[in-house]
Amino acid sequence: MNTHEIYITRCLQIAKNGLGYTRPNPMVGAVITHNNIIIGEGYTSAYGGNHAEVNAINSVKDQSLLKEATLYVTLEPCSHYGNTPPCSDLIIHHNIPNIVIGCMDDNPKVAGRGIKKLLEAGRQVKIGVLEAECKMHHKRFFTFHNKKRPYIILKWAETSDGFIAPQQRDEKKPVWITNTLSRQLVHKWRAEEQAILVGTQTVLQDNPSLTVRDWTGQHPTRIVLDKNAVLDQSYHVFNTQSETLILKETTAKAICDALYTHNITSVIIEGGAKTLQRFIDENLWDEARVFVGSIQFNSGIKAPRLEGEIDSVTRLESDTLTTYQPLNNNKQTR
Ligand SMILES: NC(=O)C1=CN([C@@H]2O[C@H](COP(=O)(O)OP(=O)(O)OC[C@H]3O[C@@H](n4cnc5c(N)ncnc54)[C@H](OP(=O)(O)O)[C@@H]3O)[C@@H](O)[C@H]2O)C=CC1
Ligand SMILES: Nc1c(N[C@@H]2O[C@H](COP(=O)(O)O)[C@@H](O)[C@H]2O)[nH]c(=O)[nH]c1=O
Ligand SMILES: [Zn+2]
Repeated sequence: MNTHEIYITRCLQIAKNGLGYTRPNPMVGAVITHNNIIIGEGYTSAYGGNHAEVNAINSVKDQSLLKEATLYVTLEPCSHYGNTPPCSDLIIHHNIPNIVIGCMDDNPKVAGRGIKKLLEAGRQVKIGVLEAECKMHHKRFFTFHNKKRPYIILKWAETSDGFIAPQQRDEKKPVWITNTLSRQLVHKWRAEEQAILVGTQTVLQDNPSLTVRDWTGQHPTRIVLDKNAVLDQSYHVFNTQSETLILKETTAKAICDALYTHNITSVIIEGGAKTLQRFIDENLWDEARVFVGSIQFNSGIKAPRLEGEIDSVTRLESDTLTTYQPLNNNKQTR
């Protein structure tokens, strides 16, 4: 790793502190160095707060060093007035001479304009250090702007014989397949995404809360599909713990369009089988996280069928978690 890569890596590391808090804004990380020593660091504050560059600049004790400093940042500094003034103006104002950028911002409000401003002010700008890593880090943001839909994570739990629910149940609550460790991990994931979506039957049969309880963080916006308006307000998804959006759209594409209109940059889809299968069949997903528990149902609702490239396999005590990404070559499938 060269010097630039080391500091961009540090930017990526601290940027992750913003995960789940900055949405729908990207979680940016920034580091300021002087003579190869870090003199300031910052990451994007919770939505409506400071951008990473502002926090990094504010954290520098001896501000006179800024005129000889290098600012590292995962994403191109903004050039527009949003909740805060443009960061590119702030960098210029503080006379920071060198700027190293991980990747460019595809947001049409920025798209190269931040860099242009810096260059016009005579600053040295280097673009594309650990570009692939920075693009991956900002995957929700880039998917939203480039594909005009949220970043989509599919998640379900199936029995070792391939069912997501038993044929019959006595009560309106989930029949648990996975262990408490896996269930806690799911709550962490919920806190990381802007929205969580389930189908009508899942609300009717499970009466889920879809909140973050076994982890700290913000509840995602709950999205429930209810084409025929069969759900009444007594279901847990309509309690006051978090906001809930009801959609009547039926295709995955139409759902994505609606979520885009609502400025939702990422969604975790937690079932049921029909809903998940619709997103799989329309090729509208970015990651799938599938738990296989140790129990068997022998009959019931079959798990979705998915063809994907295996990303990782993790054991969580008695459960196995396999993550997939859409196929782009003919590697392993399930
Ligand atoms: N183990 C696990 O991880 C999970 C298990 N479950 C279990 O799954 C079961 C429910 O799954 P399933 O029966 O497949 O139902 P879903 O929860 O996927 O809901 C499907 C129903 O919603 C309606 N709907 C409206 N819009 C859509 C849409 N865009 N896509 C899909 N359906 C839509 C469908 O109507 P129409 O067909 O008329 O369009 C259908 O009646 C429950 O028993 C629950 O316990 C649920 C979540 C996770
Ligand atoms: N049964 C099952 C899952 N079910 C999912 O979790 C939802 C319940 O959410 P909540 O009410 O907030 O706890 C339920 O409706 C369904 O979407 N998830 C899993 O990780 N493992 C499991 O075994
Ligand atoms: Zn900014």
